[in-house]
Parts: sequence; structure tokens; C-alpha cells
Amino acid sequence: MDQTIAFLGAGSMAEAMIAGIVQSKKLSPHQIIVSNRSNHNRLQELKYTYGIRPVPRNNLDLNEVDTIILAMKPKDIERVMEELQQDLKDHHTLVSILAGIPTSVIEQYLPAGQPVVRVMPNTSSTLQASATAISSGTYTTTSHVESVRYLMDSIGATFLIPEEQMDIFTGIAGSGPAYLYHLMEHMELIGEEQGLDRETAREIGAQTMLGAARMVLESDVSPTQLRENVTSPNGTTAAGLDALYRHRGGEAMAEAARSAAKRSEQLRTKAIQQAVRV
Ligand SMILES: NC(=O)C1=CN([C@@H]2O[C@H](COP(=O)(O)OP(=O)(O)OC[C@H]3O[C@@H](n4cnc5c(N)ncnc54)[C@H](O)[C@@H]3O)[C@@H](O)[C@H]2O)C=CC1
Ligand SMILES: O=C(O)[C@@H]1CCC=N1
Repeated sequence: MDQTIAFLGAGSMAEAMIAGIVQSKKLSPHQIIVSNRSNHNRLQELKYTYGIRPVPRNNLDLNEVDTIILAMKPKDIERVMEELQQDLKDHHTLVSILAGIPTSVIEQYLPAGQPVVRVMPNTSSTLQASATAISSGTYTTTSHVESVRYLMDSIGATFLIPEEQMDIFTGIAGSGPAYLYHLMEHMELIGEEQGLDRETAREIGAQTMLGAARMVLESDVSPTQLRENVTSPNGTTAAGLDALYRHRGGEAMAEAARSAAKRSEQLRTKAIQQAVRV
């Protein structure tokens, strides 16, 4: 890919994406610039690990950049857009990974016509195993979206969705790894409690999660059918599922996704109110 990308923000999500992109070899590390406002040690750490180009925000020359990836916290959007405004050129595509922030808010700080693409990855980008959503903004052409999709394909599976579905996508997939880690923490705990050593219990839980996910992705069989295939009448799984239903395990997972989606909606409302005041 013949382009230079610049991450504004050098936190955990930027690092996960950098790891996946570098591993994919779609871009060479010198085509990736990483910038933040103050923590220069962090930039050096990323340079040391991935070979990328660290550039403190004050020294960043956007003329050589094609794609700008907004990777700071949602609360910093106003300040960042104000800083960016004067440096942006027609050829720049902005990609935002900020939870909750709609493309319309970002566009409000920009001249009409500037393409903004919204993306929601997750931290499994590190292993090129993200589920990443992509939505177009007002001024994006198919070519902008396809070019961003090509880049995002390097960090995992991509899904083109309408922007209205971003809240729930964030609730399920952006935040989702945390819910699954929480379940794995519990699988590890119960294994340990019953005499397995911690590392073994951890591996057993993770391998079980991985195997189940692969069965869904690599067969044509639905999760419902796969669940039934595990469940013998009056067997161990029936007893386990019975406890899970009594404790409303499925509903707890749905509620987690709903609550995260609601928070995304709240971030949007706040960002819109803030942008109106600008
Ligand atoms: N952590 C995750 O699993 C996911 C995070 N996201 C989104 O990614 C974004 C970043 O999240 P994290 O990496 O977890 O946060 P983080 O707190 O680890 O990193 C934020 C980074 O932004 C930098 N920053 C702040 N103001 C800046 C400015 N004015 N210019 C340049 N850099 C600036 C900070 O120095 C820091 O490096 C958030 O908007 C979040 O909604 C999206 C999907 C998943
Ligand atoms: O917790 C958050 O707000 C970010 C967005 C999705 C995952 N982490």
C-alpha cells in the first residue's frame, strides 16, 4: 500500500492496530507515524517494539501523511480537531476509532468535502483477530471506504455497517473482549479452586473459548445447534446450562452489550452538544 498513516494517540488501541498492521506487512513500519501530546517515552517504546516513526504532536508535519487515525479518548475530540483544523489538506482522509463520536461531529470542524470514515476495532487487532466495523461519513466515496477497509483487513475481519449501528457494534465487539476475559477469569478461578494450577486452568478456559468460536466461524452450524450437540439428556452440560439459565448468564451478556451501547449513545449526545457550542 503506497501511503503514510499517522496515529494521533499512542494508547492501547493504537498499539493493537499498529501490531496488526505491521504483522500484515501491508505497510512497512516507516509508513506508520505515531504521535501523542506529551508522553515521549511511550513513543520511543512503540518505535523500539514495532519500528514505527515516533513524532511528538508539535513536530508532526501532516503534508507527508495520507490517512490520519484519531486514536485519542472521545473527551479530547474538541481540542484535537481545533488543533488539526489549520493543518488539514484536501488529500487527507480522517479515520476515527473514537467510541460514540459521530462522523457528523468531526465533519463540523472541517471544510465541506473532507472525508471522514468511522471505524470500531477491538484489541484483538494485536493478533489480526479484530472484529472491526467501518461506516462512511458524508463526504466519503466508495474508494475512500475501500481503501480504509483494505487497511483494516490487516487487523482482522471487517464489517461495513450503517453508522446508526455503531453503538451496538461497539457494545458487542468493541467492548466485547472485556466480557469474554471476565468469563475466562471465572473459568480460571473455578479451575484453581478445584485444584488445577492457575496456568493450566487459564489455558483450558481460553482453549475452550477459542474452539467454540472457531466451530461457529468455520462450520455452517448455528450456535444453537452447536450448543445442543454438546448437551446430552440429563448429562453434565444439561446441569451446567440449567445453572447458567437460572443465573441468567445469556441475559447478563445481552445487558452488558446494551449498557455499553447506551454509553456510546451518551458519548455521542455529549459530543453533539459540545460541537453545537463551537
Ligand atoms: N481500548 C479499546 O479496546 C478500544 C478503544 N477504542 C477507542 O480508541 C480510543 C483510544 O483508546 P485507548 O487506546 O484505550 O486510550 P488510551 O488512554 O490508552 O490512549 C489515548 C492516547 O491519546 C493521546 N492523546 C490525548 N490527547 C491527544 C492529542 N490532543 N493529540 C494526540 N494524542 C493525544 C494520549 O497521550 C494517549 O496516548 C478511544 O477513543 C476509544 O474509544 C475503540 C475500540 C476499542
Ligand atoms: O471502553 C471504551 O470506551 C473503549 C471503546 C470500546 C472499547 N473500549
